[in-house]
Amino acid sequence: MTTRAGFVALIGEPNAGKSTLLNRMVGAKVSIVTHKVQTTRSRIRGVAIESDSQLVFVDTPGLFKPRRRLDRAMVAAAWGGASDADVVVLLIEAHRGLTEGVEAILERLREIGEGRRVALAINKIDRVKAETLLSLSQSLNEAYPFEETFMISAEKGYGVKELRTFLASALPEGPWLYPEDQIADLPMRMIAAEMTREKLTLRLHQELPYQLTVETETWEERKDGSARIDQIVYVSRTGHKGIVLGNKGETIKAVGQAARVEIEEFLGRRVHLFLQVKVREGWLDESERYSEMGLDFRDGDG
Ligand SMILES: Nc1nc2c(ncn2[C@@H]2O[C@H](COP(=O)(O)OP(=O)(O)OP(=O)(O)O)[C@@H](O)[C@H]2O)c(=O)[nH]1
Repeated sequence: MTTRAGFVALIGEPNAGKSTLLNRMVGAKVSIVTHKVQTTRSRIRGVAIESDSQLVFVDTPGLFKPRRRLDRAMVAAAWGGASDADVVVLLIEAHRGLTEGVEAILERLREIGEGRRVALAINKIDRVKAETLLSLSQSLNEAYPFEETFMISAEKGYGVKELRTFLASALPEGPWLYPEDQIADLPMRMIAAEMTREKLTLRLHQELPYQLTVETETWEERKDGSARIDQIVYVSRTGHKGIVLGNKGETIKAVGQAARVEIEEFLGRRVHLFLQVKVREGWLDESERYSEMGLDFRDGDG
């Protein structure tokens, strides 16, 4: 049996539908992992198995929507994801067409596209007429020599199978990058913890720059299909505990709610999230532990 495996980067303007498409493609057989295999610059967001191919999707966070202080570094890292990839898929919104933002992406693609397989996916086709699609496809293909063009609706699932099949065949031959049993729930716990940490830093970044870690302590599947997740927020000093809790626990409550919503969205089911704040000195050693496990959550944080 010939197996194939490799990295796929989904790029596109904010709102193009990258997450929706990723979730669709990653589908049932897959889990999300965040190991740092072979690619030094990008995080892994999901692994999909399609016949004998293993598709490893690399994250391109904040590609064109830089959010934090280190904007440039983040954008560079995101492009790093694209240039580490074996196959790049540019996702365009059908109803918006060839925007300035897309032009800028195409320009960058011309620099990094060489030697890589680049496909075009025109998304949200449910929002436009067939004629519009054809002329858009034509002008995009004149602007860049895409190997293939797919007309899809990530939300409704149209054309997604064809895209997946193409990706599976476009990856280089080789052994799978992840043994199947490694794509287990441990990374899920890590991701859930990272989501909480992100909400915390978004809220507190002025006061507590990166001095906290979050760990998922327990993850319990409930009979009603929901999950109970208990996490601990570790801070390095007693004084920080109060900041994380906020006045009457307001801050931690808001963070917990925001994180829960995101985790639910990610898992596609209900979640009961419980957060506790504890003081633990030497948190840096802990984040080293993450790196040891092949996780690097500090990307873009400086
Ligand atoms: N009508 C329609 N809407 C879609 C389709 N795919 C995605 N959307 C919607 O487009 C919006 C953006 O989708 P996301 O998947 O969050 O886009 P993204 O590219 O990950 O966005 P960023 O995280 O901002 O980079 C959401 O409201 C989706 O529901 C589609 O095929 N048709």
